[in-house]
Amino acid sequence: MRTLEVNSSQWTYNVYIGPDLRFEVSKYLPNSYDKILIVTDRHVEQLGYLNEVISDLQKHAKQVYSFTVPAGEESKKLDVFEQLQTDAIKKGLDRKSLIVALGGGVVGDLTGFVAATFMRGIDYIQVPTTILAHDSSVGGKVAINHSLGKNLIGAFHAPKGVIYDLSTIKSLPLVEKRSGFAEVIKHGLIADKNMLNQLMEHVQTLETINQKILEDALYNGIKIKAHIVEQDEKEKGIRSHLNFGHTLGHAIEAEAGYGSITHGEAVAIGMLFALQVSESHLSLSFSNNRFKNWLKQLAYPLHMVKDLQIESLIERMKVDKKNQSGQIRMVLLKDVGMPELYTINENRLLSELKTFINEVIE
Ligand SMILES: NC(=O)c1ccc[n+]([C@@H]2O[C@H](COP(=O)([O-])OP(=O)(O)OC[C@H]3O[C@@H](n4cnc5c(N)ncnc54)[C@H](O)[C@@H]3O)[C@@H](O)[C@H]2O)c1
Ligand SMILES: O=C(O)C(=O)C[C@@H](O)[C@H](O)[C@H](O)COP(=O)(O)O
Ligand SMILES: [Zn+2]
Repeated sequence: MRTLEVNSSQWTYNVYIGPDLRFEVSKYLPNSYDKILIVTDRHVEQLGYLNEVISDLQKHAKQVYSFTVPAGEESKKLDVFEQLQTDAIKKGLDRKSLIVALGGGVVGDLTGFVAATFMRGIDYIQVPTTILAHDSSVGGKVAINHSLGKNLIGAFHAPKGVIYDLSTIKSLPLVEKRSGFAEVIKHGLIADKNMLNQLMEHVQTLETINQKILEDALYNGIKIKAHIVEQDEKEKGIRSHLNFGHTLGHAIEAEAGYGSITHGEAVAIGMLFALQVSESHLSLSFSNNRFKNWLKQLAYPLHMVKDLQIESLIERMKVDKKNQSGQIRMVLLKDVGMPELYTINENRLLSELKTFINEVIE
């Protein structure tokens, strides 16, 4: 097992990364709790992970409850949030209770936002079960979606701990491996050229990805993320670099309809676009063509963006949280490992997007 420490303005917490940790979550709790509410989704429950965590936590707390939401992005919305708050009130949770987010980024973001707002904020821990959640479980960004845009209703609320059981990711379907791997690639692009090169050289397919390569990449990705959020927890500056690929990515998710493309697949398309804009605006020297072919080989659905309206995507990008004074700001790369937040004129963005959709994506 490997451990990383993350300093937040609220408290310092540990990220534990290793096999079979779901059987011993109670060992890693930072405090004792009388009441614990575990939130998970239907798939994770069906895989048996919920019962395994309940059995362990019952050794620790007098009352252990659970609440299961439907699987998928559709659960990151206001009415599911309200159902959870109602359930927490009815079960008598108080400021000394703990909420556990057992699942992927959807459960993590939703549960974290419930914990951030229930009685003005109570403790929660993340027990991530997806590749993607190596990113979402760290850093305290919690949120639900609005029909007008991704994660528009949320908070910064650090978890009390992250217990990442690497054995759980073995049951992920291919599409979810692909989704999570996009955030791994992102961490390489924004912070670690060597990591990116290793991945491009050794990962030719996600079906049979080498577990050791994947686990090392997840550990490195968490280290990169932790290092950034420790310096800029509330995204006043460099934390925006973690949003590389998300300006177009989030627009695609909202425009296509939440859940019709995975978060990571949309971000992969967004990263390819951001690399194109980086070439034209910051003279980035990087083989976009090789990168694009690698994404195609890994079966990222690049072509899906052709079915979306360019003007609607631009409108979506206008509600991105990075924008200032009505100007769209995108994270670009001067080089691999050298990100920069860049204001981009709407007309130039429109022309870049037309080139991207009509010429770059074949
Ligand atoms: N807060 C952050 O910093 C941050 C960072 C990145 C992404 N996100 C958010 O995370 C969300 C995406 O997270 P996700 O990709 O984990 O999606 P998800 O939580 O919907 O999980 C994907 C699917 O995999 C299933 N699943 C989960 N664990 C499984 C397992 N071990 N085996 C088999 N199936 C399993 C789920 O039931 C779901 O159907 C998006 O909403 C995105 O905006 C947040
Ligand atoms: O942690 C961050 O900061 C990120 O930007 C990580 C992203 O991968 C993640 O998708 C995040 O939820 C996006 O945040 P948002 O502020 O653009 O909604
Ligand atoms: Zn993301």
